[in-house]
Amino acid sequence: MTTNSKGSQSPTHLVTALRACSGAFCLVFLYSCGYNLFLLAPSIYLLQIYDRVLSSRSADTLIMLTLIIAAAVVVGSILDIVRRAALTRIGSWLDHRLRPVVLTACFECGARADAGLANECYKDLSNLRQFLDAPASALLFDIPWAPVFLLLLFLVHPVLGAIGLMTAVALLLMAVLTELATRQPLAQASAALARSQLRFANALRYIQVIRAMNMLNGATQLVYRDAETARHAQDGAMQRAEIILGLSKSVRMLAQILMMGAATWLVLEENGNPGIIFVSSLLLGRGLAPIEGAIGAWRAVAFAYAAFNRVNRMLVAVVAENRVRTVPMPEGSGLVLDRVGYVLAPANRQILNGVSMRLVPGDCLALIGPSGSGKSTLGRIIAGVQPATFGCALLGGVDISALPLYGGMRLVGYLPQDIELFGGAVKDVIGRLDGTDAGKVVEAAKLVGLHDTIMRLPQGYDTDIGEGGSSLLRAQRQQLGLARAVYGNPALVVLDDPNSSLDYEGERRLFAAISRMRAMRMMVVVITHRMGILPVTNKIAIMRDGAMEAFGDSDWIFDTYLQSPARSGT
Ligand SMILES: Nc1ncnc2c1ncn2[C@@H]1O[C@H](COP(=O)(O)OP(=O)(O)OP(=O)(O)O)[C@@H](O)[C@H]1O
Repeated sequence: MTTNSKGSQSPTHLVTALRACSGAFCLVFLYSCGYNLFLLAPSIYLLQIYDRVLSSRSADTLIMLTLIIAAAVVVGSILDIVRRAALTRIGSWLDHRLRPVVLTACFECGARADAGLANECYKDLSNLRQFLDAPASALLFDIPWAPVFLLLLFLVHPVLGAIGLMTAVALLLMAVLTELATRQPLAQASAALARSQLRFANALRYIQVIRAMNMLNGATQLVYRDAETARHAQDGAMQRAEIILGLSKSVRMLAQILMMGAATWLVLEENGNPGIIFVSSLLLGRGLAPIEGAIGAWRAVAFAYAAFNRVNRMLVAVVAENRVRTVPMPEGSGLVLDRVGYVLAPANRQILNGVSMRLVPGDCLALIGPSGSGKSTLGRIIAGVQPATFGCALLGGVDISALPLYGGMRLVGYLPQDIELFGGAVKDVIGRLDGTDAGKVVEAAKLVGLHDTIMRLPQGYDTDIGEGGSSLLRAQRQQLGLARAVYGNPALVVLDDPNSSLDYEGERRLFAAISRMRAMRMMVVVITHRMGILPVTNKIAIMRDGAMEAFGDSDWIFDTYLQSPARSGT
């Protein structure tokens, strides 16, 4: 649930979707009622045989009874099949409706530096679907019938009812004991497994480097250590669960014997219908089956419940954060940084310390300074990739980190230092994965002088670049990243080390592109170590130790600060 502007609670997509299924769940409940009613058929059959058939010795009655009960059993089986099919359909519908929403929320959650939770929540959605497909979910609908069968036992005879009730309570207590004994180790196992999977995914990402640097064994150990922790914790939990399961099976068998013995004793003492010996045994079986089933499926139920809570909490957190940051559409122009600071959370280390400046459309700022002075961190804040810890970065008067919330708006372009291309074909990469507008893709490629190069590729804009651009040279990836940054003519483009891999010709094209971008009234922020780019800029900022040492017109900064390399440290 999320709190809306009036302070009341509004349900998340997950809760809304589940509510939308309430009618379908009611139908499953009705099917389950029918199914459980028909489960009484064998008990009724036995009683009737003792009551009517044996006393009347009528073959016709026996045949009639058998046919009726057989029909009831068939109908009961059909109802069971129908309710399971209905649950599968509900699971499929929920998956279809929720996956895009949860996927987007997972990406947002991951972008807020909680990749572990994002990963887990994405898997949770599949787990919830599997839970609905599995027999465990149908069992939940049988649980209300356990007291009904036990009540029938009481109606047959209070002593038999008492035996059934005590057995049910003993089994439930054992289920609680199982939960208490396994909760902690299973939570440990789950956390360790998630860590291991995350490390494995990261290792795969950098596998070429890991192998080339002979770190394969170390990486294997790192991933394996967590998997081992998970295995130990899981083994411990399973051992405890198996001991309690063994005990509960003994209790169950003893109860069955006790029930038949007590029923026989009642027949002898009270001269009752001998059919109650079998009926009581059958009713006990029916009454305990949902409880036993629930105990067996307890882990699946608890797992599904935890998955539901995790996904719901993530949706609540993402929605809450988005609401806080929802602001009016940008109207003004220009970039304003007002005492922007960034503190690295774990060590409370100040990376940026109160950076202020202002750019107007058509400005190109070179952000220079020694390595580690905070240029890339500032670039990420300006690009809205990460929010500032304090102070504000505004584009057109709007918090830049809130800009992605405007669906479809492409106000900012960003070329990160690591480039990080994503997508298959060249047109998808440049078009930011929604490159349905081929004209805009070509326009972006032309703007950065890449169009002719792309046209020489085997399939032009349809050429597949491999996962993350693996089939390209770094310089080519950098140029594609540049084209992606300018796609849709954004108001602000942040380029982090855009010429680090470029040759003379590549740099020349980059400088020409920046000049064109300025002519189109875009604001360009270039983070660079190479001074050759300074002539195409009109502003320079020098960063040192997380602070802005100097900011001003390029000519002035150049004359005042950059004539002496010792002073700038660049
Ligand atoms: N996520 C992070 N984890 C740890 N340290 C970080 C992180 N982000 C930034 N830093 C640290 O913050 C400081 C500034 O880093 P930043 O990358 O912004 O500097 P830079 O001036 O761009 O350096 P370079 O020119 O080498 O890219 C560095 O000391 C860096 O180690």
